Amino acid sequence: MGGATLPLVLTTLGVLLLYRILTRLRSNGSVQGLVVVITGASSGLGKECARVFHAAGARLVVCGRDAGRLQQVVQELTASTTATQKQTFSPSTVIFDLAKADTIGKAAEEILKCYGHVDVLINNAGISYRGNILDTHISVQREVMETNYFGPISLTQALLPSMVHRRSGHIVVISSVQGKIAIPSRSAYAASKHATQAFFDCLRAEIEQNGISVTVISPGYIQTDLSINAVTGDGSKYGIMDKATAAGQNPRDVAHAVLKAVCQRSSDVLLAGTLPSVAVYLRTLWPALFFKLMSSRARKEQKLKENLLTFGSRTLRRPPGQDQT
Ligand SMILES: NC(=O)C1=CN([C@@H]2O[C@H](COP(=O)(O)OP(=O)(O)OC[C@H]3O[C@@H](n4cnc5c(N)ncnc54)[C@H](OP(=O)(O)O)[C@@H]3O)[C@@H](O)[C@H]2O)C=CC1
Ligand SMILES: CCCCCCCCCCCCCCCC(=O)OCC(=O)COP(=O)(O)O
Repeated sequence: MGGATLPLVLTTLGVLLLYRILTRLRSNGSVQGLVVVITGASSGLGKECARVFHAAGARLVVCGRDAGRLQQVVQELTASTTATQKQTFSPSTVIFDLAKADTIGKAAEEILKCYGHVDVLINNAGISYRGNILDTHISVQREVMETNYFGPISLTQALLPSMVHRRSGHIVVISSVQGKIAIPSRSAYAASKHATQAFFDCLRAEIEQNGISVTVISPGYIQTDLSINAVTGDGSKYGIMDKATAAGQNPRDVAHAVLKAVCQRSSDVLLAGTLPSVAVYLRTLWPALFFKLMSSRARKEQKLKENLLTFGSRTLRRPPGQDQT
């Protein structure tokens, strides 16, 4: 038994290496001329995706809630010149709120009217949350779920029949490391991302036979306004740029990784540093240790919050009770 272990391990590693090489060699597609829909294109990662996919020659439909901000993105893109010789197209815009379920069907119709079909849907828009479950109103849990889960799945379901009809299409969703692990102070956000991962994993299995690919992308922290725009337990805006967010990945690098995942039709992509990646494996392989580490993290956060309330209230810009890191 002992003598067979080494050859077994080496063979497994060899097969894994071969698989990786073959995956890399797999024909690299292009998005030139493809109709690509991006939600949440008015800022952060969505805006960077718009820049990167536009430069790669995609015919964009950019979506968001704020017509003015989206128009700025369009102007910036049309004014930009690409270093490559690719033909570029002026983006279309569709304005709607993902948290308002009754507007999504109409938005999907508007999206389809732009070019008659969709090749790639990038479900990027989302909001985060900061708070303890004990202090969080249930309406906040619902609000985050509407934006991050029900909105994207409704849009996906509304656009799918046209993709199935053409036997062609690609659904992408920007989830998070927090779709794979749950950390304290993020119940609403982590739950919405776990639900997202599960829905799109089910969809991938069901829809492959119709010629449609599904890609779930799970980034770690990215330098965007996500923490500033996050909601707290009482529904107010968190309004703080967290250290972890400010020190996160460059959104442009993440957008290039999204383009690569689309071109390679990858199924599941984790875009995170060593610690979050280790945490993801630890959650599966040694859950008891992971849970202990998370409890300790929650206790530290609670202590920090109490200390801030006791000693630092004069330095706080926000009202006490809403500050968390
Ligand atoms: N930044 C990070 O550390 C990480 C982010 N992510 C994910 O990346 C995605 C993009 O977030 P990011 O760019 O970081 O954050 P931003 O806050 O910069 O951007 C969020 C985008 O989502 C849009 N949006 C928010 N709520 C709604 C809504 N109800 N209806 C329509 N659009 C809405 C916003 O549009 P509007 O102009 O209308 O507000 C905005 O364009 C999210 O899904 C997030 O979970 C994943 C991992 C890490
Ligand atoms: C025996 C060795 C143990 C080493 C494992 C230590 C586990 C450390 C925990 C690390 C937690 C990482 C959390 C990463 C969270 C993240 O990247 O989230 C991405 C986001 O979506 C950010 O959104 P947010 O609103 O939270 O800013």
